[in-house]
Amino acid sequence: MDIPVQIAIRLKPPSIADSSQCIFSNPASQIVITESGQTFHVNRALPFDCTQNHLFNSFMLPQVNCFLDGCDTSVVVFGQSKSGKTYTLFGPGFECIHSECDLGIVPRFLTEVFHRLGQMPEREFILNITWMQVINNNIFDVLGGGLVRCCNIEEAFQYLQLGWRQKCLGNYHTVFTVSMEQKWVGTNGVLNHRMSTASFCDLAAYPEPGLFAVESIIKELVAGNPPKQINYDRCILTAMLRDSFGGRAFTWVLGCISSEPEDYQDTLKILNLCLCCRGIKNFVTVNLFADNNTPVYNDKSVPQDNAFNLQFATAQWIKLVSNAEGLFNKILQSKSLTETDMNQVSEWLFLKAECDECLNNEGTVDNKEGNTKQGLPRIAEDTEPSEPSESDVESDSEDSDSEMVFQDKVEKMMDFFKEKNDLLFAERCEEYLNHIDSDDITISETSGSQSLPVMTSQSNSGRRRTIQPGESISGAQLELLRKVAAKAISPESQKILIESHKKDIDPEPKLIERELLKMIDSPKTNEICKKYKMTKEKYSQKQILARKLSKEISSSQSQLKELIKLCISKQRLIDELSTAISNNSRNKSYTERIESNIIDHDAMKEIKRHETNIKTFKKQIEQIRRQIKKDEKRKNTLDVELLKDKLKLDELSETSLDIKDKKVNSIKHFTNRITHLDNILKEKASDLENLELSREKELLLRKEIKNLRKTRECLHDQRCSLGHKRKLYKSLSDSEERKLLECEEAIEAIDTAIEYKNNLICGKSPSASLSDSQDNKDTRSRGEQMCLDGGIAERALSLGMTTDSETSDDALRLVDRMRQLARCPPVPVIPSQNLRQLMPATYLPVAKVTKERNKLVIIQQNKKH
Ligand SMILES: Nc1ncnc2c1ncn2[C@@H]1O[C@H](COP(=O)(O)OP(=O)(O)OP(=O)(O)O)[C@@H](O)[C@H]1O
Repeated sequence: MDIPVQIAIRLKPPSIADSSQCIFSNPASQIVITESGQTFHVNRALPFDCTQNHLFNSFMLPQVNCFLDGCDTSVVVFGQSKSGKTYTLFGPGFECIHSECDLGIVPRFLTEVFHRLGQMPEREFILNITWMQVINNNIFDVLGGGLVRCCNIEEAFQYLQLGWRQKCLGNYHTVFTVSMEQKWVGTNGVLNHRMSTASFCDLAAYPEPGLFAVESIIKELVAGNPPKQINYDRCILTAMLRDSFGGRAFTWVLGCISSEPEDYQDTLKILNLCLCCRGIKNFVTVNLFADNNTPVYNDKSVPQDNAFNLQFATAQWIKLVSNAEGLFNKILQSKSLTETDMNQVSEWLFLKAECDECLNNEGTVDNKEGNTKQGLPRIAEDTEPSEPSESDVESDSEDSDSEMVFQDKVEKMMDFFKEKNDLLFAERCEEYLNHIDSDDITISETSGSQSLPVMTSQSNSGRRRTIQPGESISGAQLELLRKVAAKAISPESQKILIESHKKDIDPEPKLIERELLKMIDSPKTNEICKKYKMTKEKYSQKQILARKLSKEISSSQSQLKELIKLCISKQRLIDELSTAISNNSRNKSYTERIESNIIDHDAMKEIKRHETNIKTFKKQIEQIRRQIKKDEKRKNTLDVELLKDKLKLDELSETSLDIKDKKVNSIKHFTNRITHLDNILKEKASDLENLELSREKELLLRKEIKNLRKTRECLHDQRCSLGHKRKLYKSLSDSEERKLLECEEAIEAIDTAIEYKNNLICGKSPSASLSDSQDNKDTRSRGEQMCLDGGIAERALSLGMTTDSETSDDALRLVDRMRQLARCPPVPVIPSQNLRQLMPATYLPVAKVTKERNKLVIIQQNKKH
């Protein structure tokens, strides 16, 4: 199961009671606050008055549970010099003068483990401890015996006291390890066989090179590099911490910091490093032996209590003997022994071969009978592929039926193992998660899809055959995703979503548009770009500086080498000269001595000169060394900064890429919209052109209507005067009668023409008003024609209608008379000026056409015509 590295921060009590503090911790909200207001959220924020007991109880008890269940655990302590790292892990010391209350994490852990094992008498265990120090990338075994076995807490404390006395003092890394193998028969009658390791690492303060290596591994892991791709073997320390960072241990990183203002910068550095570890996830799993979960039979020949010890002893013995065999073979090949010794060794080897033969035969018999093999089953290594042994191959060919039965059994066992393991993990995780911050990981109760490890034959990382995570997302991860998703949608977007759900419409386009516009408008984008540019510039400058520094360091180192060589040669010269002088004084007679004294005097002078030279060289060496140290320190800090900058750059480029993508999408969207609008604009422009043309036509029509009206008025006047005359004298002359008829005909035709033109102006179909009949068309054209040429009697007659309210007799009479008149055509009666008015206007009047709502308003500006 993936469990993130947990972080605890402990403040060291100030050296002077009332001294000012620059860092504070709030255990209630698990926050560490700096004087500048910077806050660091951690899993445990421990105050400076936190006791050793409180510290242990606050986060180490679940570690003990994990360890007893067969999981690897780890505590890694970071901190500047004298910040209380050793005090936290071990306490002030193990002499009688120290109180038990001051005991640190390691002795408390051992006490708790032995106490718990005492409460579980069914468990057989072998517990070993190691105590190593890493000094200049070399391992120093503090206890001197490698793995040291402890059967009880008293023995463990004796070793703690011994180690405390023997450990080297200085800025070194210390790794204390407790490894335990357990075996017990569960209530269900199956064997539980587990192995777990707890490591406690007291890291040296800066600028220890190993610490930089650890830091770079942490950063690589946080950057997302899989543990497989990380080179843990870059130094001893990183190899030792393989399981703690990116491995299989349940890790707590403990930052010991000082709250004093002079340590502020170092403290910030440690805090940031610890916080960085929060991004690492370790794959914590129960380490099982191959025989775990095998049913235990009652009819065992060997008593249960002794069986385990015997198995272990046999396995160790076989190892020892085969080691000795290798050695003896080497000795025989070197032929450095006497003949009798050689014979003895040969005899030993012969006996060993005989024993092997016997043991192998026994094994074959055992296999055939289906008994469990004697000896401790080994834990399969990841790197070793599980190839079938020769005996397996033989038995394969012997009986395929039994193989089937065996495979069935194996499958059943695997299922059983998986089930048990999942159950155990679920229990432990719940227990753990209840104990640690409920805010960190929450497992959804309803999801029920917790991703529990499943067994596979391939392994990712770790020492033993490993258990891999399932492919599904765990409940906790789902919960987190849900939280993130809920946070990612802005309240406005949520509103849109709700509204669209109500209206049952697709909210996506609206949402996208809103989010895009917001994003493009937001100054965040520009800010990111600026930040990116600045960081990149800084990054390249720092790179140049780092290169320069490494060049300087290498040149200083070569200078140093030369100086050291010079010093050595000078020293040799001095030694030679001194031996020559002493030889002189010993071997020569008095007179010779006096003579040679003068020479010796010169030699002495020479020696003195060389000695002063050496002194200056040494001074120079010291200076160069100091310079190199300084440069190295600067380079290291630069390297760290570079790494940070690189991470920052990656982060920024990721966000800017994201924004760029979104911008490109939005630009596409807008270009589409622009082309659409462009098309609409073109359509409108052509419409406008048409409109202008029709306006010109309209103006012409209006002019014509005006002229027609004037003509009509004239005709109307003439008709009125003629009508009046007829009423007065009861009759009219023929020419007058014809004129009257013509007037009426012309008026009617003009009316039709005006209506027609009006309809044209209003955009109605002219046929609408004229009923679109051929007759009406003729009437219109005739009316127009008559207006132009003064009217033709026959055409006027063909209209067959009058507008006055005269009797039909009058009409008949009129028709007769018109027939007569038609034979002799009349003289035009419409004044020529009026005729001209009927013609289209030769100039265009200026008029303003505006549109108000759905009406066209025409205002004539130039009234001249
Ligand atoms: N929380 C604490 N309460 C009481 N004393 C403390 C506390 N923390 C540290 N000290 C004391 O401060 C001194 C320095 O502590 P310690 O040696 O543990 O620091 P360190 O970080 O391990 O130093 P170095 O890096 O040099 O090994 C010790 O005398 C220790 O007893």
